[in-house]
Amino acid sequence: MIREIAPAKINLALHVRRRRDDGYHDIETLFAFARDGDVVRVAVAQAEAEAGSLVITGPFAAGLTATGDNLVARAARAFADSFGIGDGHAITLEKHLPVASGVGGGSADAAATLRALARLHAIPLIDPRLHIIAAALGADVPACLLGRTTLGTGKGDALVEIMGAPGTPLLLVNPLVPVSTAAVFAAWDGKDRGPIPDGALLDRARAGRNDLEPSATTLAPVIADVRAMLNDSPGVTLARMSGSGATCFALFDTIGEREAAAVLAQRRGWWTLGTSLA
Ligand SMILES: C[C@](O)(CO)[C@H](O)COP(=O)(O)OP(=O)(O)OC[C@H]1O[C@@H](n2ccc(N)nc2=O)[C@H](O)[C@@H]1O
Ligand SMILES: Nc1ncnc2c1ncn2[C@@H]1O[C@H](COP(=O)(O)OP(=O)(O)OP(=O)(O)O)[C@@H](O)[C@H]1O
Repeated sequence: MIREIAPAKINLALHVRRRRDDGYHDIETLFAFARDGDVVRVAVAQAEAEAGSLVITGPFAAGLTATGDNLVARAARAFADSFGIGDGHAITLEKHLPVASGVGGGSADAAATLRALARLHAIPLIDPRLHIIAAALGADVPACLLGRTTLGTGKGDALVEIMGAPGTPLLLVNPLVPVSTAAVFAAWDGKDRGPIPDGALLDRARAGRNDLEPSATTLAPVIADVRAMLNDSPGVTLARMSGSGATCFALFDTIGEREAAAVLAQRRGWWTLGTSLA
């Protein structure tokens, strides 16, 4: 059995540059990953009835169906087709990340499934077919497959690795309101506000923005409350919405300050994950 963490993805900055003719947007984003997330387990099925099975457990299992359109099942099918390996796997997904929340849960799960299957079949992670499968599954999946701090351009799938800030205390807060990525992009005002400046990662992040925050906040006004709470928390060095929301993240100087902010968020009934940058 192979176990892979599917770490939460955060967009330290996300600049939307242009609406394209194919319905997507050209973006510039600083991808970073948490040390925690969902967990995917893949094994060779021991019985015929187990082959191609997907079982979902964990605190957010109820928000998902273990059917063929789950991103884990789609990743496994695409892997089997591409590598000519039968779909004789039994997969479990432990769902810890809220669904449709801007931390790439489904993308992270799909990417972890590809990494697990590659390890099971001794396929090197640099095999270009894995990147091709990932890009076809979703704009965030290639970044999640790599799982490293990167600058993403194009749809977010053209990646250049950059120096991270591992160990930085990180808090994720989600007000448990799902937000549709397509709806948030569709509500973007179309104004290019310029690129992410150069520099060291956290300086770049602080000088940047999330251009999807205004449209996501219009669709889910509670995002403004989460941001205000995080902005006002002692020890915060950067607070911002991630991806298309509604999850917001904050970076802290110390773990104690992160934990104090988590308690305040939990009192308001919000989901939190206290972790650190990978
Ligand atoms: C918001 C981000 O999470 C930032 O990392 C990503 O850009 C979204 O990545 P994702 O969820 O993997 O996105 P996909 O599943 O490929 O696309 C969902 C929908 O979001 C919109 N979309 C997504 C990515 C992008 N660069 N431009 C877009 O306009 C499209 O309407 C698309 O139909
Ligand atoms: N394994 C999965 N985990 C989460 N969502 C999944 C999964 N498989 C399919 N989905 C579907 O994908 C959609 C997006 O969910 P996801 O949690 O990936 O969004 P997100 O965190 O906003 O992603 P992103 O940050 O990439 O925009 C949901 O509507 C959900 O039903």
